[in-house]
Amino acid sequence: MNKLIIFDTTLRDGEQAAGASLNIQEKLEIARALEALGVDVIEAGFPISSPGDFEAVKKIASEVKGCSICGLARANPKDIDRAWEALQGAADPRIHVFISASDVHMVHQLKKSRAEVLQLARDMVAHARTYLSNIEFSPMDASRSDPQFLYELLQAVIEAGATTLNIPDTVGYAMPGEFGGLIEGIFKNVPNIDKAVISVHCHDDLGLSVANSLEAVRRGARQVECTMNGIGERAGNAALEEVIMAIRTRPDYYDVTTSINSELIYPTSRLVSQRTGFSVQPNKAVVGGNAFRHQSGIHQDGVIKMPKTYEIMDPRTVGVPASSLVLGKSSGRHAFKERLAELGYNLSEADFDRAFNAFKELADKKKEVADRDIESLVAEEQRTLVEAFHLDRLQVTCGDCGLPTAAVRLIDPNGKVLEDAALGTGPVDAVYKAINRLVGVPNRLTEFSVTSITAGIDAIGEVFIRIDSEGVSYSGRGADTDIVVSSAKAYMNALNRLLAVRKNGNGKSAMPQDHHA
Ligand SMILES: CC(=O)SCCNC(=O)CCNC(=O)[C@H](O)C(C)(C)COP(=O)(O)OP(=O)(O)OC[C@H]1O[C@@H](n2cnc3c(N)ncnc32)[C@H](O)[C@@H]1OP(=O)(O)O
Ligand SMILES: CC(C)C(=O)C(=O)O
Repeated sequence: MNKLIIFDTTLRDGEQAAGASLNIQEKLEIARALEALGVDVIEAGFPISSPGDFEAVKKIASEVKGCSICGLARANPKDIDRAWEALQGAADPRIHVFISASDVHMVHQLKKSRAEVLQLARDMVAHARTYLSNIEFSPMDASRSDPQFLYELLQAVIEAGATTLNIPDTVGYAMPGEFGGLIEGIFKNVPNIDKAVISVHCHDDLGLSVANSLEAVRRGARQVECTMNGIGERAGNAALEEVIMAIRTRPDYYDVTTSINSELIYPTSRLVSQRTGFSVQPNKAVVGGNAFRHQSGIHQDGVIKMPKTYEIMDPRTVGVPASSLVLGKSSGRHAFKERLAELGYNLSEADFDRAFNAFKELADKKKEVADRDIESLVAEEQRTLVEAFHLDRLQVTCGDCGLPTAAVRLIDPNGKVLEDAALGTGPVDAVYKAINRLVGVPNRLTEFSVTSITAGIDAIGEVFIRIDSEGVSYSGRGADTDIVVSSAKAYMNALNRLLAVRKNGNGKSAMPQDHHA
């Protein structure tokens, strides 16, 4: 069987999803999880795009050694030099050079002729080749490019030293048969194609990214670029979990193997969801909350008699926990640790103690603590670890016969206690105003939503917010059984992110950006 290389771009294209910005620590954490998952290549970022991206690629390159680490670069020497600088220390560095190949991009965006693009691509791959031999080249918007020009371009960059040729369906325009045909055409018409691996990078604008990627694999592609949960620019990229499980579930159809440890798919999906703040829709294939839940009687009857009647995958193969332990206020440390492990967490002693205390507090309020509750409380504990200002106490008065009032107590970065109170149009407004009086960072609330983590009146309410300050957007999350407290925590989380970004100069160039919880 043939090896299919899994190139994960969660940290580059995935992070391009509007609102999905990650800080360096979060990127490193995700990179480690991807390494454990068994991906072959991690595209860790686009080093020239910002100091934060540069530092993240550098950190991942020096700490994650179990797979190749890749940095993206436009076809210009500055980008390539910067990528190479960031990749110092990587066990197996890769530079990914891209330039558009479609007429619409060349004429309107690059304002270059085909001949100029061809020359630039050749020269820039040759430039990268002076540093390293693991070079990927992407003719951006390949699926809308003239195939004859594409063949010529690919032949030229192979001659210049490219070892992986990545064919992007940049705007998610291709149909599966058509995209497969393009891959087949490349194999037939690029004379030196045997010197490179053909890769694909598909977007999901028409919901076809996974279908297109899989069709390309059938036609000979041996690298797929994908992201966890399918996150990415616009409608996203091909979802890693779907590509992997399609290949695993249908070996009769796909004659390839991968190095992915599928049992880590679910925990990795949860991690990416928590860190990006993008929840996974319940009906999402493979990792959605309903992906293995059978609701109707006839299906339940079938599954009880023989799971295969309605289950094409065993949930355990993707790491979906199937525990018989019911956690509640009488559960002890062992049961909690066991469930954390089933959910894919490996916490330090100190983190475990914090999580256990939070669990016990929650169990006092809630009869049964569900897996989603645990994920939410662990995320909440981890969020507070990196904060500058900490929410210590909160008291609110509200209703329809008085003025909504909030009193808050914060602990500042030097451990000093700060207290103040404010009136508002409602309890959340009053809380935010009281916090503003203490933190003093002007901003505008642009998004606010509350989601119940589980069913029931005692459920944890998770608040997601977005604030805007000086043209930059920061998101925050907070979870508690009291939604006013969740709202305060979410606001503190967003403010702490804003302060951290300003302190570390971790923002992205001068572009309007999102920074996520
Ligand atoms: C399909 C993809 O996902 S591609 C990756 C997309 N990712 C990103 O854009 C990351 C975030 N981007 C950024 O931070 C910024 O856009 C930067 C730092 C990369 C560049 O910023 P700026 O230098 O201000 O340029 P800006 O983004 O406005 O315009 C892009 C420029 O790059 C050029 N360009 C775009 N792609 C390429 C390429 N592959 N090779 C060479 N030049 C390119 C454009 O023609 C334009 O050049 P111009 O200024 O001469 O018109
Ligand atoms: C850089 C390239 C591969 C890309 O992200 C795209 O074309 O979508």
